[in-house]
Amino acid sequence: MRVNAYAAPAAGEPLAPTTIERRAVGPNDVLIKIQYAGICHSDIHTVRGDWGAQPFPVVPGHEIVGTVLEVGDQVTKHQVGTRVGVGCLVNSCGKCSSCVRGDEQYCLDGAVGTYAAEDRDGTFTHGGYSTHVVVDADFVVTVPDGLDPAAAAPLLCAGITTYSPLRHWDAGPGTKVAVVGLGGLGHMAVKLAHALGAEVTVLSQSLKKQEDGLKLGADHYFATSDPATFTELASSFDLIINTVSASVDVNAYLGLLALDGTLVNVGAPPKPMRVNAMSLIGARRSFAGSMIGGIAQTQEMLDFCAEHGIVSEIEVIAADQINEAYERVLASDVRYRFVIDVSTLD
Ligand SMILES: NC(=O)c1ccc[n+]([C@@H]2O[C@H](COP(=O)([O-])OP(=O)(O)OC[C@H]3O[C@@H](n4cnc5c(N)ncnc54)[C@H](O)[C@@H]3O)[C@@H](O)[C@H]2O)c1
Ligand SMILES: [Zn+2]
Repeated sequence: MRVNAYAAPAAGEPLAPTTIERRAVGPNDVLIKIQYAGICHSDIHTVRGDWGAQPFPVVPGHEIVGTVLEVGDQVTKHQVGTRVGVGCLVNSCGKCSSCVRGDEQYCLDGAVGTYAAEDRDGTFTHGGYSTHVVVDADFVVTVPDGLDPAAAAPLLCAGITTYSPLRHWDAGPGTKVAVVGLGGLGHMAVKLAHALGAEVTVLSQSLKKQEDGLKLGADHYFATSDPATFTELASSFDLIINTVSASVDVNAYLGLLALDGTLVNVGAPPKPMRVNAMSLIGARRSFAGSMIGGIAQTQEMLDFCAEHGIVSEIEVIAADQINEAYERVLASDVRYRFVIDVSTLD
């Protein structure tokens, strides 16, 4: 099936309209008519070549919401007409210790990304900046009816990427959580940590988005451009989620952790960051990373969001505004996620 899409033809080149082939619906597949696709900073890192060579042309998009058009004859989990989502993963081996425990994103045989990845049948995957996608039913989640479909799209990456570490490191009543960077991931981290009951502090470059941050659920808001922030908040957090897309001074943030605290990097900057052992050993601190979340946890997160009325703050754009949106994300000019109205690709 040939469908319309927006693709980056080569590293650093603007995205342009094209058509791509989608596979025939197999016995365990779901054909989805895509309605909305969020723009994640990872899309930009990928097409700009920040993370190395890619199998161009690349059709990005791993925050996908749509409706089921067709299901394979072995599919029982999804029905035609229901609203579904696809995040960053479309396949994994299903057998390794990570897959068996529901951490498909850490598949030891290599989880298959939603785009720019070689699938287990040898073809390359294409993401959500396109009108349709065919995905194995096991990697398709249900988007609860109560969630606005456009504003729910970013939950499929920004939502789960922040929910997963908040749960893993037990954010909740009595814990102090700081979120570094108030972009797509950051604003979801604030909403989710607040809903989980934690005391939430935003650490942003300036105070420009302070009013927003407090409305999103933060209890406190500090500017990291002010050196006093780092003395005032020294040794105070149980958990810090760093969502910044560029390298930061990790040691400065480690100094803000309390005894046994953990700094989790979800931001994926292209350049290495230096960690001073002294930043860790003085208070038994940990520096960790976390990548999206498994399929079951993604469904749990969507259900949690429906229960708590949580969606992303979005600006809906037409497909021909994607390149402009990328520039605005790079300039930190987005509140707080661009979402493509995929019907503009029909
Ligand atoms: N770990 C994962 O599974 C995972 C999943 C999705 C995204 N990511 C990564 O997370 C990062 C953030 O993604 P996003 O979509 O939220 O991006 P975004 O652009 O929406 O947000 C990034 C935030 O970082 C801030 N920022 C940028 N440069 C900065 C600097 N030098 N100092 C301080 N703050 C700075 C921006 O102002 C913005 O608020 C990206 O690197 C992305 O690739 C990781
Ligand atoms: Zn993403």
